[in-house]
Amino acid sequence: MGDEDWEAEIIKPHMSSYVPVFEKDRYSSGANGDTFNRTPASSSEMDGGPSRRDHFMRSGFASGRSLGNRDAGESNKRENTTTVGSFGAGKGFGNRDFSNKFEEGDTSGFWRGYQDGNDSEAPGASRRGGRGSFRGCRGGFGLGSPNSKYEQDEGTQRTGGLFGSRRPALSGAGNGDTYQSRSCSGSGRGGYKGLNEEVITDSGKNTWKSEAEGGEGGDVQGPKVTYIPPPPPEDEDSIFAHYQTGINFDKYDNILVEVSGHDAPPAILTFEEANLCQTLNNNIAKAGYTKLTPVQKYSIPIILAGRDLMACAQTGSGKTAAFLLPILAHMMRDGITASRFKELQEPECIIVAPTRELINQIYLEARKFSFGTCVRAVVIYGGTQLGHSIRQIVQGCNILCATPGRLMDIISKEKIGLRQVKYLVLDEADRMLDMGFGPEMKKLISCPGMPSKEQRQTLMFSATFPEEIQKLAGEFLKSKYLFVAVGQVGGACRDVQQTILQVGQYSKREKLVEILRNIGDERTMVFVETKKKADFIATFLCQEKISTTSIHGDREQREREQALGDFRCGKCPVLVATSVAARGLDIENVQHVINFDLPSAIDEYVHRIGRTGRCGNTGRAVSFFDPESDSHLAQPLVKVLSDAQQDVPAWLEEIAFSTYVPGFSGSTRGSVFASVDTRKNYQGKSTLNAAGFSSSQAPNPVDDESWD
Ligand SMILES: Nc1ncnc2c1ncn2[C@@H]1O[C@H](COP(=O)(O)OP(=O)(O)OP(=O)(O)O)[C@@H](O)[C@H]1O
Repeated sequence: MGDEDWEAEIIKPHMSSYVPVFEKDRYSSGANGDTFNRTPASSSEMDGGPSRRDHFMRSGFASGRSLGNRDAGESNKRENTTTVGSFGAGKGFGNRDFSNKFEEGDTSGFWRGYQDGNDSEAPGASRRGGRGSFRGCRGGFGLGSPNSKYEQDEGTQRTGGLFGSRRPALSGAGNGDTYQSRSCSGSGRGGYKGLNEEVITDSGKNTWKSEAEGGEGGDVQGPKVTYIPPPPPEDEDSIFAHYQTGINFDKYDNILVEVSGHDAPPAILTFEEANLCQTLNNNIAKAGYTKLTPVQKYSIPIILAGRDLMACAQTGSGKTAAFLLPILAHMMRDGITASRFKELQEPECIIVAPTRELINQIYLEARKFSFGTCVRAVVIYGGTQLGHSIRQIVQGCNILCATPGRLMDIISKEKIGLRQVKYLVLDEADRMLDMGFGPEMKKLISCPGMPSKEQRQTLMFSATFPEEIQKLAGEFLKSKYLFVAVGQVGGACRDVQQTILQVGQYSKREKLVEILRNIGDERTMVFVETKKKADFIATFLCQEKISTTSIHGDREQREREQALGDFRCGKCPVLVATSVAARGLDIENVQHVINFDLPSAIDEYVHRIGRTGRCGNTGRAVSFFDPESDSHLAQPLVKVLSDAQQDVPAWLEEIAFSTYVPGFSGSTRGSVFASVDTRKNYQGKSTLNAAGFSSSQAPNPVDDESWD
């Protein structure tokens, strides 16, 4: 069967009418008490005792046997739920038929075709490349016209044209509830769309008129982007809703922290020491924060002291509050002009992040911590109606949370002035500075009105900071910036139990289904490499009666948000995602991450598995390693696993050894995991544990740099 036939199959709206019966007990038993954060001293476990991997095997996770209960599972308990927002309601596939066709597809080379991924969302060079098929014209949603003067903006806000367009006419009413994101072929999309959606460059030239956001140029044709995201919650309970810290939260204190740069202020140990205003303290308490995480202990005083900062700390360890709280404290202290309607708003703080969902999450955090103050946070991102963004801004804007493309659109429309910017925050900073977003960030800092780096405070946060990105960051930061490294820069969160399984390309789906059935309805993110494959696997899982939704860059923003909402609330316990969901997303109760495809770069792996095991909670990550395609990752994977004190399979070590690259020190795209600040010329450097005490066990950078 050729590709087109497969497309024809996939575009049919698929109904997941049944919820599968899961085998919860086989996987979840005994998991919670397990402490993943073990030191090498517990080598008895590694040497002779039951290894974590053994535990996985015993629990059925990694077993080679077939699905014993599969039939029973399918015939039992069928609940009539649909995966709204993903696969929608309507007609179903003829199940067996469909399944068989997928099998044929495998052998006919279709499956392999997915690997080539001209729709890849993988980072690095592989993100680039032409995009041709599967772009059709969009049906349009007809939400009605915006009722303000900004309607005019929408008249020229289009998707398509230069970049092609995203949706097939057969979307009809386009209610976002049908799973049709890869439908009829249409105009090709020539430009590069960055991994995380927001930036389009056309033949290497950057442009703000991204497809995702709707270019405003009169020459750009295509349907309007009319999506208006739902307003954020207003009630206090929802604003302050949070999940509990986990059993390993207190163990954060044992992580070594290294601060480098001149005259670093001392860490604080408690929120009280930060001396924040009463309203902020109230909000912190309402958010359920009683104790600082290490990155907060160090970053808050540094930011309060007005210093520039590059901070690197493990996934899920509270970096967002680490920058929001001191910025808000400064704003409260300095007094800001209360928000009021103005055509040109001049925010004091701009926060940028690589994905729409992440920036929205940061906005909700900013809104939470600024509750009851006169600070107004606004969020703008692509895939939504431009007029809506403008309407949000003109009502007042002190903190602007934005994705890069939409930010530049708004600046070019002179709705945002930069003269008052005192704080510029790059979350997921390594991503914001890499070749996808770096040029846009450079343009941002050279925009008219943007205070020079000497006049603003620039803050960068991430869990990974490759060396070459640290060097680029120098352009944005004052030369005397401080660098905080909590634990190993680029290291994986130790609360995530990592398992690597050797699975060939053609066995992956079977293995996935086996694992998901064992997992039961615990929340699981399944990462795949391409958007096409995300659709394919999500459809396949629904067809297997596993309630699944998906998120990737070819889905409408409305659909993306719906998918995330369905996953968050547990309606769809499985979310198939591309790397667009790899960074930053903080979703309660994600217990598992499955790398159906490994990413091409190890830092992406670290971010992906960091969607679980957050804030002291434990989580599990299983990765399918296909020696055919993933051998280049063996070496960095072995390093990440051993740094996080995880079991390293012997076969992986063998592959790493056989693909040994002299001089390798941690990454796959020429970058290296810096163990510390890569500046050569700073003087002050202290290594402390997160409780703020000097440690004689400073990690030796040489160890990391001489991994070979
Ligand atoms: N001091 C604290 N006490 C309790 N919970 C906290 C604290 N700090 C942060 N959290 C919570 O921990 C979770 C993870 O925080 P956050 O999303 O900021 O992590 P992160 O370090 O930015 O992760 P990532 O690297 O994945 O972006 C959030 O739910 C946040 O509300």
